[in-house]
This record gives sequence, C-alpha cells and structure tokens, in this order.
Amino acid sequence: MQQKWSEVDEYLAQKLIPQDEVLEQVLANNQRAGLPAIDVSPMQGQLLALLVRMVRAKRILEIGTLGGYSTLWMARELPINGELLTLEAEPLHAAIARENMHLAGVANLVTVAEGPALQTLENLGERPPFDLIFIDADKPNNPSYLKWALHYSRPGTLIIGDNVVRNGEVTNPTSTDASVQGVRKFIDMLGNDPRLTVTSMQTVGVKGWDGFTLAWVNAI
Ligand SMILES: C[S@@+](CC[C@H](N)C(=O)[O-])C[C@H]1O[C@@H](n2cnc3c(N)ncnc32)[C@H](O)[C@@H]1O
Repeated sequence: MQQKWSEVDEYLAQKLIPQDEVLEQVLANNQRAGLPAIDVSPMQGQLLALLVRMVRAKRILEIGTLGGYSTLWMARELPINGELLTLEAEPLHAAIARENMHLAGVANLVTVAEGPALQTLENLGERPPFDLIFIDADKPNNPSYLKWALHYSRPGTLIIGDNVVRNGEVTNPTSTDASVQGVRKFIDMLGNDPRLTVTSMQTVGVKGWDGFTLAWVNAI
C-alpha cells in the first residue's frame, strides 16, 4: 500500500505542482550537506504556500528550519514588507538554510535564528503578533511551542503543527516515545482550548503516513 500511496502522491505532484528549479536546488544542497531528508513533501509545501496566501500572512514564525525547504515555500508568498522568522538549533542546518534563502532571493524576508527554539522564543520580547505559525521541530517540546505560539498570536492567527500521526502511534496512551507523548499532549491542548478551532489533515505519500493540525485562533 505504501508503494501505491507514494505513486499517487508523485503522480498528483507531477500533475499539479510546476517544476521548480530553485526548490529542487534547495533539496540538492541539503542532501549534499548531509542534512536528513525530513523536509515537508512538495504537496505539503504547496499546501503551506496556499495557507500563507489564504490568510494573507505578513508575519510568519516557523519552529524547525532544517535547510529551509518549507521556509522557502512560505516566504515566497510574503509581500515585500513581510517577514519570516525561522528557529533552528543546529548550526549546520541554520547555515545551509541561510545559503538557500540567498540562493532563492528571499534572504531579505527571512531571519534564521540559531539556537534552541524555546530559548529564542523566551527572548523575543514585545513584538507584533504572527499571522501564521508552523511548528515543525522536536516533538517532545510541542506543548511548550504551542504555549509560545499562542503568546505570539492574535485572533485570526493560523497555527499549523506537523508530524502528528507518528506512524499511528499517536493513539497509544502508553507509548514510551517522547515524541508521541509530546504530540499527544499537543493535541489535547489544541482540543481543550476554547480559543481555538482545530482540525487535522492526514497525508499519505512519498513521506509516508503523516498529518498536520490546523488551528485557527478565534480569541486570545
Ligand atoms: C523536521 S525538521 C524541519 C523541517 C523543515 N520545516 C522543512 O519541512 O523543510 C526539524 C528541525 O528542527 C530542528 N530542531 C530540533 N530541535 C530543535 C530545538 N529544540 N530548537 C530549534 N530547532 C530544533 C532540527 O535540527 C531540524 O532541523
């Protein structure tokens, strides 16, 4: 079945998503630098781009940069006075992401903040709220990332969480995997917060079985 999903995902991506040399170059640069191939898929990247477009985001926060593949999908949708702050703990990942943003011509819109995301978030201080927040770093910290995401949100902010399926283990309350437990707590927090309207979108494809949560902030 996995093979069929991948085949369908590739077929749809080929039919629906134009070839893009810059995005492909970013993936090639990441591979050459030895970064893990755990970026979003092209179909997920296009979904992020559409969401940025639909909410007319001007200010974006991304937690978990890797080489900046998802960053680029989103940054290209920003207006010229937009900003995307992306948080990355690994110096090599941050350096490659910066190079990729230069290559793609969006370096003026994107700031790659290097260091543990929680530390960066604690030190952001007073600033205008973000319009869209993409959480895609270490899953055990997802509950804390959600708290900070809400801190930097306004009514109308869209908060997206990646990798919420965990190969189906997300339904296992006794899992000893810290990522599963982090995602389970994250989902509980999303579901129990009356300020949020939330859904989840599962995806099957070249990256396996996975899913996003999409949370709309109704009130703060
Ligand atoms: C799944 S990858 C991000 C993929 C990227 N969003 C994309 O789709 O192209 C997760 C990234 O989060 C980073 N990361 C892990 N723990 C972190 C932390 N505590 N603070 C900041 N970044 C972290 C990892 O180094 C890795 O580059």
